[in-house]
Amino acid sequence: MLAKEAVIVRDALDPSISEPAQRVREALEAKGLETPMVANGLTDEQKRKRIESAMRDVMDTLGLDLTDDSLCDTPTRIAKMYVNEIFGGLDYRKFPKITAIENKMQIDQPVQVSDISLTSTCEHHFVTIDGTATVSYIPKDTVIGLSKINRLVGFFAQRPQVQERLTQQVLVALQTLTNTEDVAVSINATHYCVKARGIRDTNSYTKTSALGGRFLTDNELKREFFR
Ligand SMILES: Nc1nc2c(ncn2[C@@H]2O[C@H](COP(=O)(O)OP(=O)(O)OP(=O)(O)O)[C@@H](O)[C@H]2O)c(=O)[nH]1
Ligand SMILES: [Zn+2]
Repeated sequence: MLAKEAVIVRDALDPSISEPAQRVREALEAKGLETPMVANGLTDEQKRKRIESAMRDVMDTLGLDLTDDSLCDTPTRIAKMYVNEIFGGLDYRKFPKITAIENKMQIDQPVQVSDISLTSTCEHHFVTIDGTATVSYIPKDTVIGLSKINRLVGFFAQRPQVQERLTQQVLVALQTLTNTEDVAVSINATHYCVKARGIRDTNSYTKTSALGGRFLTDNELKREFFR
């Protein structure tokens, strides 16, 4: 078996990946925070075809009638949903367009976006993670468009995830894009692999956070963020 490094095909020179997306990917790789991925060279259309066929197998194996008019299109729907929607964040060509402006206003206080809706997918069971994210940063030389923070959370949420990695990925992405370490991210989420199966706990939820720069060292800032 080949070493993992040997089978990773880098598409570093792919011109369809924007420069900010490229920088974020490199930062995540450098920190060992990138989602484990192997570039297989498949187009989206080829991915949908393969997933559709695999889902047909799954449903057939479960004994479902694929000629039923309610079930017959499910493999196609799942293939579209995986590639175009809930796992679209595996493809850096879909990285959000980031609008940043020079910090002429000299803002030096935290800019916080609270309660960003977040749905993701647990990478252990492929079921839903449902929660909210709060993101704060202290601008240095650039100010980023507010909605771009929601979009960044959305991009990384649209991957098979563990909550801890998702939290860190948003932190590093925002640090890279705003050129400052002073970023804080927290996520509260319900995992349907805990709620709807397994232990079937319908009450518990999971809190994670990732702090950088002054959010780590300044207790007042930290307190303010978690309030
Ligand atoms: N740390 C972490 N664990 C997660 C996350 N999402 C799911 N898990 C856990 O992943 C673990 C997988 O454990 P396994 O024992 O391999 O799987 P399982 O037999 O289905 O486990 P149970 O859920 O306990 O039935 C479970 O404890 C899940 O709760 C996450 O975002 N972060
Ligand atoms: Zn799970």
